Amino acid sequence: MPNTTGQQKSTLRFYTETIEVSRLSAHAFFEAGDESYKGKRFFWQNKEKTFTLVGLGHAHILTNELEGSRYTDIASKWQELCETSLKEKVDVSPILFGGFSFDPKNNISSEWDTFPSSFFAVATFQLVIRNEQAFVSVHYITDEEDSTEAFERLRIERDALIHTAQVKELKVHEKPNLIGREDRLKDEYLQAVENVTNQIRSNEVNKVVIGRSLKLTFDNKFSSSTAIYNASLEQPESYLFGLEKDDKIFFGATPERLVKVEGGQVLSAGLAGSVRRGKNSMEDKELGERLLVDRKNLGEHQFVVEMIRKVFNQYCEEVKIPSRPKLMKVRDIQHLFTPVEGKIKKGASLFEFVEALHPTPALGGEPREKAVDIIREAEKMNRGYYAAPIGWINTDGDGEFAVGIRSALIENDQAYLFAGGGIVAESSSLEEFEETRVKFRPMLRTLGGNMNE
Ligand SMILES: C=C(O[C@@H]1C=C(C(=O)O)C=C[C@H]1O)C(=O)O
Ligand SMILES: [Mg+2]
Repeated sequence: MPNTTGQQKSTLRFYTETIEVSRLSAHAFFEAGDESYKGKRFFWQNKEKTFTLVGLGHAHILTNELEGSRYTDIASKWQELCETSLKEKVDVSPILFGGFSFDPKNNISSEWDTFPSSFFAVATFQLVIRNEQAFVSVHYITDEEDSTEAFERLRIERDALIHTAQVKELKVHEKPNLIGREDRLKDEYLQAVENVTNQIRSNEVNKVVIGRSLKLTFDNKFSSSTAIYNASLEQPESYLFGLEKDDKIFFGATPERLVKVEGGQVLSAGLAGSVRRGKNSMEDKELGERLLVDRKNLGEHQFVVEMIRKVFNQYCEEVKIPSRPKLMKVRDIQHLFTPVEGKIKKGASLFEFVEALHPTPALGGEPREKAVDIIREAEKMNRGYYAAPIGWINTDGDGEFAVGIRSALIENDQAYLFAGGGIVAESSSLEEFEETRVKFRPMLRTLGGNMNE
């Protein structure tokens, strides 16, 4: 009988080998996994396009269905995996990639049912592209005594995947053919915004972010590669992410950083307050300048900055936060943006920041607990991984998480899109509805939707 109680010492061994490869496209490598690794892949590219990560296959999965303790659970399992089983010194760090759901207490049955509270994976084949240099690592995590043969098979497979990715001209991916579109729970959304506005006016809560969802139907199923590739063309100035789970992929092009940790430096950002882009550069500039002094939007923004400030004051030294937001302009929308920077205090870790920051009032509200309770009741849907942390960590504890907005969940010939906005005392339900329409655009365009609707 295996011993299931008590602390069992891990007998896992973590084998890894990295080679440098010339000319390797991240999209082509992801696509090379279409045949054998569908449902077990991930994709990440930072906003600056200086770091790209692709994972094919699962060498190891870390997952849980926990609520409050879900972050420390993943953090300690990852640390244990790194410390007790990673024997060799490596030049490219193995990376753990994944995400958390927005609200583990939401148990409304939905398209997200197969996504756990926390889901992370170490890829069997990991591609890292940094400063134009591409590295492919093989990871094999096992309790077998002798892994020589298995590892050799993986090397052969690695070479085949690289070859497929290199010889295949990166094909142009036609956008899928959209045949149906449904605004889900639209009346509930409008009602929720009005109710919440009243709750804010009577001082029950300061800010609550209310979201809604669109369901799209296509004439055929289409690949994750097509979705990610088209998002990269449509939304070049954002993070690009994709996380497959069985027959689904959650993907998106988000402008919002939750937190980045690199060699003791911590970065986050307040991003809240929005207006559409102008039809010409003059109108665009005017809209932006008005946004910078708009009371309602500055209010939405300030709750976010103050919350991040508190977290940084607790976990960081030398916290730097500009006194006024600037504009962040992405293709369809402009936002108020305040970068936040600090030096990590000894002992604080990336997952602690994720736990302390998620959700900021940009996606949850203020005060946080109360706002998340209201969202759970008022939205009548399950956000799943929308508006939640998605990202990676390496064996040194460096990594980055973005906020999974401007995103969609694809399942066969259907896609579920999500968007929301921060409700404050001055909000109006029709204007908020309009704001979510603009926020749907990146994914709608990526998926072949008609932008004039
Ligand atoms: C909630 C979303 O976006 C968030 C809400 C914003 C707002 O209300 O102004 C702006 C940026 C994001 O932090 C979304 O895109 O779905
Ligand atoms: Mg807003």
